[in-house]
Amino acid sequence: MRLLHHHHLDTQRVKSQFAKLEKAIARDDFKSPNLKKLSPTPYWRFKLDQSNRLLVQFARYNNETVCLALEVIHQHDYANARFLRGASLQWDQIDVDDDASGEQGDPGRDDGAQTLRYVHPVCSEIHVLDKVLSFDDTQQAVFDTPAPLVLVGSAGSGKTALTLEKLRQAHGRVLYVTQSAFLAQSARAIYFAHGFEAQGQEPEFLSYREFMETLHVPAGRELDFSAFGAWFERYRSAAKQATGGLDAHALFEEFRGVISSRAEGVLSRESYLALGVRQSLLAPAQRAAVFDLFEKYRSWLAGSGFFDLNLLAHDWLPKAQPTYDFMVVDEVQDLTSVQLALLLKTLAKPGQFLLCGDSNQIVHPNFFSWAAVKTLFWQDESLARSQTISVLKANFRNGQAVTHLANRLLKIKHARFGSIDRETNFLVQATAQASGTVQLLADKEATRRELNLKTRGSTQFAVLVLRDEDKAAVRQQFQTPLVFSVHEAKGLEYTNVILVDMVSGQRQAFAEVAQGVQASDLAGDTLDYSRARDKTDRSLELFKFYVNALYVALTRAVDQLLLVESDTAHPLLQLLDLRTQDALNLASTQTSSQQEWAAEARRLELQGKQEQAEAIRQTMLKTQKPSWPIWDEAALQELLPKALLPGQISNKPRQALLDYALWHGQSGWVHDLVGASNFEPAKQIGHAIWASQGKLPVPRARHEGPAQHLARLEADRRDAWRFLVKKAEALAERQRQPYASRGFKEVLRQCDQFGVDHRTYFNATPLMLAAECGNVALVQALLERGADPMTQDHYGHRAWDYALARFLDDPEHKAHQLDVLYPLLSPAVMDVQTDGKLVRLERHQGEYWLLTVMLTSYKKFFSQLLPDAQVERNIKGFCADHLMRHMDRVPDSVLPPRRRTRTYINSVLARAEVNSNYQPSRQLWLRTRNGYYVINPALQLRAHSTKAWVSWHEWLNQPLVLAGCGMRLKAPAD
Ligand SMILES: Nc1ncnc2c1ncn2[C@@H]1O[C@H](COP(=O)(O)OP(=O)(O)OP(=O)(O)O)[C@@H](O)[C@H]1O
Repeated sequence: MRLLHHHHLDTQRVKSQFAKLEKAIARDDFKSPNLKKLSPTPYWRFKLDQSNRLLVQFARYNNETVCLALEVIHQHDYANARFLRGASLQWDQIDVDDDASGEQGDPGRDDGAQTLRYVHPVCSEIHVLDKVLSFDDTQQAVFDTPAPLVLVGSAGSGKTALTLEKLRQAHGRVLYVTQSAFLAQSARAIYFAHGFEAQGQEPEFLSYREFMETLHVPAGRELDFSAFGAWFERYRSAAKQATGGLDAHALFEEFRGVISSRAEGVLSRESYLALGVRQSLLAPAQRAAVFDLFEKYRSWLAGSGFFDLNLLAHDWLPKAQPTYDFMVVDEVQDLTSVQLALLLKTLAKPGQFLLCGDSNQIVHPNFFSWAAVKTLFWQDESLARSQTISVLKANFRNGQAVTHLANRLLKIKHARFGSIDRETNFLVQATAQASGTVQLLADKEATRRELNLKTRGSTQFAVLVLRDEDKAAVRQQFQTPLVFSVHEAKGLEYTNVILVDMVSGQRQAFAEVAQGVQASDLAGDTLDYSRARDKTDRSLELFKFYVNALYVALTRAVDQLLLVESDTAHPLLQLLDLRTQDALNLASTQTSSQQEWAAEARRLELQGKQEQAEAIRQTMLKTQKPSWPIWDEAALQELLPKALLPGQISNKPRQALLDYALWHGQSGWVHDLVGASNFEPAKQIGHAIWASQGKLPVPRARHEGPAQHLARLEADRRDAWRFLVKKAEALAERQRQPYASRGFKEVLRQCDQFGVDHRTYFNATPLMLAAECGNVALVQALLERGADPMTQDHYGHRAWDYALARFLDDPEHKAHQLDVLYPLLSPAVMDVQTDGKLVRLERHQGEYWLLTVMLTSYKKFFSQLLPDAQVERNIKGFCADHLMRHMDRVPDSVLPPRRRTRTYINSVLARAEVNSNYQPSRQLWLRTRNGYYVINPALQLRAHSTKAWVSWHEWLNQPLVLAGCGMRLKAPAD
């Protein structure tokens, strides 16, 4: 069997043992090196010698099984193995039966073996991101080339994968930035996959807007095309006359991509009028009117509540400071020159960048060209000389049929408009073994009906249309919730894709694209470099959106592409060599389970596709309202007057309030109950609270000496405290019981009936309760069903806060499973705003841990239902000792030992303090006195970059916390 080894595999200390093992594997001998499966993980291990092991995995490629050597495990230290992080294995048991023949299994029949899309014929090195990758020669060459680097690659050529692997090699503060927040988020997930830990670097993953926010958070909302379109409506007829029919899309492109795109500044009227013919969408005669409109646009913008990210880049240039040691700009074709200039200005050392993109995928209005990108750093001659442009031509995503069609479209584009530039003048090479299919269907009522029936229930089929405004019509006949415009579909991939009237819906524009092109022009397997003949021809810029949109749309299909067109004889479809099929060639009706739909909704939500996720919930996951009361804030506010009404006959509302108080650990409600009524259970608890605080008078008995009296006082306090804990625990146990149990069928049944994130009695979701119980199996089952770990209760707490709060408050809770839950539930980043800037805290930073502990602990901050030492300390702010409680119990994978030391924690507390001079200045908390901190009063948080900022007071529901702890918020005048 062939042995491939991980790029980071370090066999230095076991050289000879490894060489011996290699020989054994080569002769398919798995027995003598004692191969053993580490169920339930997909990994296996070989014995290298008495105390060292090799962690491996098996994979299939074509008809071959290959062995992937991932990591050497020294001295049986499985618990700290990168690939096993978070696995629930009995570490000390793994090697116990080493000498017995044991359960060895057959690697050739390994069910967990993954399938590789490509394996280099000779090179045995592999890279592990989210998947195992074997680089082809071009990828390897790029991997070995130092920065600066410009990487051009077609859709699915592995640009993102390769740039992330390169990013891992860099040192210091490193940035991955791209236009789309989703892409940045998924790049982060790929980067940190399989427990990867960055050594010697601080990586940040930001969308372009988030990057701008790190310089300064702009006021208002980002202008999108629909807001621009609404503004344009006012001038539609004037614009039409003056510009010869330019539509809103083209005008947006002219504003952004021409008038305001340059790094040197927004064009003046004179310089705009003086542009050459191929530098603008408009003929010189029409430009004066467009510039008038641009000025109107700018003055409208000032008072509109919107900001234009591109115009803002000019204003933010002076704010940019040398910050990053290395930077990757992905999908660079979506950025204008000034945006790119702003990014590059934040490099600490010029030239430490990797830019990558594909100009065939431009579907956002701009005038991108690789030449313009180059001129940004061409100004520096030495840099210019060292500049290389690398091209990736292989496609690792699409089946052969789709790649063939995509290439045919590129040939048409080339024949019609000439080469865009030298860099993008190539066809794509398919690496996929699968052939895949492409079908053209006439758009008939019966076809749509059949197609709809067969695909509407499946998560594997997506319907794509050209523009947002086309979605409504398509939804009339296609009931799948997976309907996307091309803009939305960018970056997605589906096994099967249906394009509806993509070409016929824009008959005229696509006829222009096909104009003058003959089938004979499309022969050959290469593109020769040629410029358009007519230098005044701006048609590429005008029709670029259509042809690129079609290219993006069809390359979303991994396997099967279906084009439904009313004009099947359209010249472009003819040129694409598509012949109409008589009947739909699709096997039986495809359906996905509720679970698959729930998971798809979650996936889309993560990608910012809220609309489609919501549509899935409404159409596919119809759920009922739970039959029990849910004590959220609204219900509590309704309950309070009833429970605290002095003459209230029923004890029911009082009991409900008492339970609420015990569950949330808020003593104020208990005192309120005691003050309002004679409700015995509340009185007992109130009494115990005072007794536990030593606030009840306990007169000295006649026979008692002072020491005896003190001892009795102490014993009484302890008894009172035990009583409180018992009461609270009894209630909590009842609530948690179904979520703590291994048999959780009933919980899953309720999820089917009420939705996976339904609210339980105290307004927690099942995921929150499973996390609180450390029930990993249930957490995993809920996540598989699409449970959202970011859902908050009415104190701003998420599932991770539930797990952490229990860990911190209940040292008896040994099965907390924090190490397994951490990667599953804790938010990958925390977005915080201080001093007008976005501070993004990444999970591995010390600040992330401390701020999370503060946010998690705040609900019980002033509660007397906690040991009194804690209360006394906290009243002045979060005490450093309190923040460090149980540090010795925190698992290494959550916080490495070096980050758990008192010195380190104190240094983090000091550096992120409001008045610290440390750079980057994070200003997360304020020191109130020596060793005491409060959250920076001006700090704001947001759940996601699409969500609004809220102050931390609102996030944690401070008024309710204070009310529940018997405190009242001080009026500013107090
Ligand atoms: N050498 C390789 N072998 C196998 N699969 C690969 C290889 N390189 C990349 N891939 C896979 O191909 C797919 C496409 O890669 P990636 O998303 O990085 O491409 P891209 O060029 O960024 O695509 P797009 O521009 O369409 O977003 C991914 O699933 C990736 O894991």
